[in-house]
Amino acid sequence: MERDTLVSFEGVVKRFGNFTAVQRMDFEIKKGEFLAIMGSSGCGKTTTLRMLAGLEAPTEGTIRLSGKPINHLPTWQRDTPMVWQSLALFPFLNVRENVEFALKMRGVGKAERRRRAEQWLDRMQISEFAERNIAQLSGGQRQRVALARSLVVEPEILLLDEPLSALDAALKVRMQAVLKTLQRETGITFVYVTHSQSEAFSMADRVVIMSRGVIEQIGTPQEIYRTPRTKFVADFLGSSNIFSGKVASVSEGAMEIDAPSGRMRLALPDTARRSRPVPGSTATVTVLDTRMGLSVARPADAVNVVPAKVIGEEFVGATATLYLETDHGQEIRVQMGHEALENLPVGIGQRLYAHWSPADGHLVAEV
Ligand SMILES: Nc1ncnc2c1ncn2[C@@H]1O[C@H](COP(=O)(O)OP(=O)(O)OP(=O)(O)O)[C@@H](O)[C@H]1O
Repeated sequence: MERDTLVSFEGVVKRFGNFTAVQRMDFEIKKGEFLAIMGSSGCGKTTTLRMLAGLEAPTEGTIRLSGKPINHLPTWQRDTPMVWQSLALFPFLNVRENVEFALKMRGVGKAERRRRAEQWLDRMQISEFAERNIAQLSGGQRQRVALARSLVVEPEILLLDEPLSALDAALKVRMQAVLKTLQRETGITFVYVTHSQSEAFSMADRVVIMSRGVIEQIGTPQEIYRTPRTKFVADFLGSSNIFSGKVASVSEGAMEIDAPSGRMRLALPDTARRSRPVPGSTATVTVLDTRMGLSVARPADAVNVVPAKVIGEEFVGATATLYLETDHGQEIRVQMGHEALENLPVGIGQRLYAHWSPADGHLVAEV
């Protein structure tokens, strides 16, 4: 275990009857980091968080907090408060009383409770609602109360389960900024469960991508975005073109694969030089849609070129996304700025060549 590790999952498995919700998880959470756990519905995110909170016990393995096993430590003896989407604020207490609650439970005196609660109400910009009932607050205000209530005890770690999912889009973005700033300023470790890529990638220092109870990849948002470890991750993020097929031949700098869209000659990315794909195995190369080029004439190089025709376009702000399709039905997506589009005929049905530089192809480790 490294020195800056706060939490470690060691071979953790969680079964409900015959169903395995979490399969052998091994990972560490560093002190002071903002870690997001992301994945589609039912992949085991909440179960992982609940095990950390002490609301579920692992079936196998060990969870350690600051080096000590906490598998069987009851929730109330852990320093791991949790914030949910439903918030679980007490409706019979006003805002200040909600924030003071955990301090009261810990036997903090009245004056000190009040002082610390005021500090957090002020920090979360909800002082003016201190006397209000919870029912009289907006969704965003409740969210701030829930955060103040959890943070007032200055925990070492805060667990958040889809805390923003009930808010509207604009408020979500505002609260993301609030959360990120809070985390930086307090240095408290945040573990944040979400199915939203934009939330995970905009706030987290590292992201865990889960699928069916298994960790597919852990890394910084940039690492995951640029170098997805598995085809699942590339697919899930949706920002890469994926070329996958059986390897027909491998030479010094290139390989030929038989993809559903026909035989393709792809440059071997640098990362593949050491462990080359083997003929007969399946290989997958991903290329970010922002790194794809388009041209009317076939580029001189015979590698990384895919003829396709335009089937649609989409404009969002200064960016255009072009959708193309090969004769065999493989979809290709290219994102570019408006200037790059100016000299390119992109009417529906237009035939173009999609291409990319060898440095922009990424060979995924697992298919
Ligand atoms: N108490 C339980 N009993 C039986 N099965 C459960 C229980 N809790 C969770 N599961 C199952 O375990 C799997 C993982 O659930 P979990 O809530 O961790 O998923 P999730 O990734 O958080 O999904 P969502 O985004 O929908 O909340 C699901 O298939 C769920 O039905």
